[in-house]
Amino acid sequence: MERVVIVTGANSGIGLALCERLLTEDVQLRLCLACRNMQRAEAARAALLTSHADAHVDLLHLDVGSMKSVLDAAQEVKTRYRKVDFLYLNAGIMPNPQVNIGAFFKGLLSRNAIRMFSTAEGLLTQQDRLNADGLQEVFATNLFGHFLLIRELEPLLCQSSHTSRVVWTSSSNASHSAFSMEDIQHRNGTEPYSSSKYASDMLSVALNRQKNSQGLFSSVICPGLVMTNLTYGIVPSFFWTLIMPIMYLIRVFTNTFTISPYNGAEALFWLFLQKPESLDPRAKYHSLTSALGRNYVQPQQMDVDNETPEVLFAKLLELENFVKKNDHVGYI
Ligand SMILES: NC(=O)C1=CN([C@@H]2O[C@H](COP(=O)(O)OP(=O)(O)OC[C@H]3O[C@@H](n4cnc5c(N)ncnc54)[C@H](OP(=O)(O)O)[C@@H]3O)[C@@H](O)[C@H]2O)C=CC1
Ligand SMILES: CC(C)=CCC[C@@H](C)[C@H]1CC[C@H]2C3=C(CC[C@]12C)[C@@]1(C)CCC(=O)[C@@H](C)[C@@H]1CC3
Repeated sequence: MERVVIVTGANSGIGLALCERLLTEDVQLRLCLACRNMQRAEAARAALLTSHADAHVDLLHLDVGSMKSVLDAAQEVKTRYRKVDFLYLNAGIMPNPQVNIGAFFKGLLSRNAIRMFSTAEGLLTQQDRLNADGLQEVFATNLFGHFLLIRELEPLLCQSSHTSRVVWTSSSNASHSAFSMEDIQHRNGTEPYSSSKYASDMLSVALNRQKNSQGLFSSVICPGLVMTNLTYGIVPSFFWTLIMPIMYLIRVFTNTFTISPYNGAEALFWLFLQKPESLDPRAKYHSLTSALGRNYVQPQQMDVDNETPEVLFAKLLELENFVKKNDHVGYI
């Protein structure tokens, strides 16, 4: 039976590179590109079909930042497919990023320089805003929309007859200190991206605890630093081009500069090939590229305790109920 794979944010960057790699591995897949912009989705589909003419590539309209769109898309998935084998939760945003140049140069001269380059800890802030549902946009897009999607697709993901997988594209920028259980949407801080990625790490742990027995397995990856629309939003592309030789030099000290979307998708692709029972539910799987350009995957324990993931899960369920009850715009 053909495997059904859904990828959110599949029209560019790491998501699109993953799709290319999945089709190279198994052209029999039923691959569904879940995107908010159908013109970009069509272009991605056309590009994939150029190299894999016989592939089954479906398109699904999904804006993970809009709760109505998530509910509609989930309904559509349920009418199209009888099961979902892989759900890649890859769509993500980092709006209005600001680099703290002072902290960058200070970090450069410190013993933590390498860590700074792989996590950007203390370097980046963003300006978030409310979406049409009244939720913080970064939280809604990077985390909550994906949570709601999983919840709506549970009948297809949690089947005793077979195992299903969800895979989160998180980040090494996920940080415990940026997240507060009293402010899960990060309304009051300046690091909504770090906060949302840390929340996805915790949610994955909670999902494994609650759903493994029902055949659903969740994993988390970090693609490393990859040149995509997201990073071109942090500093312009000409700047990246200018410092590219330095980037390759930094790769000698940290293998987290994967740079190309193909390399960045390594851990996502690697997980596709693994048996879920062999994976560590508390590990983040990192895409890494050596100075000589060799790609590999390494697990790292996540900075997540035993109790907090369950608390977050309960809060997300509460918010889900609230959103569904108040399906008017701007009520939350
Ligand atoms: N690049 C990097 O260095 C790193 C990236 N990541 C993560 O990787 C993931 C992919 O990002 P990347 O490939 O780098 O960047 P891109 O901007 O190229 O890809 C992001 C994708 O998400 C889609 N997307 C954004 N918002 C929504 C939405 N509301 N609904 C549906 N789709 C949406 C974008 O669609 P559209 O084209 O319409 O904007 C795009 O297809 C993100 O989760 C990001 O946080 C993590 C660590 C490092
Ligand atoms: C101002 C100069 C000379 C250089 C600035 C370099 C930073 C822009 C750069 C250093 C580490 C990078 C980094 C990310 C963004 C760009 C940097 C801050 C990420 C935060 C991108 C998104 C992610 O999710 C992380 C894994 C990246 C970590 C490293």
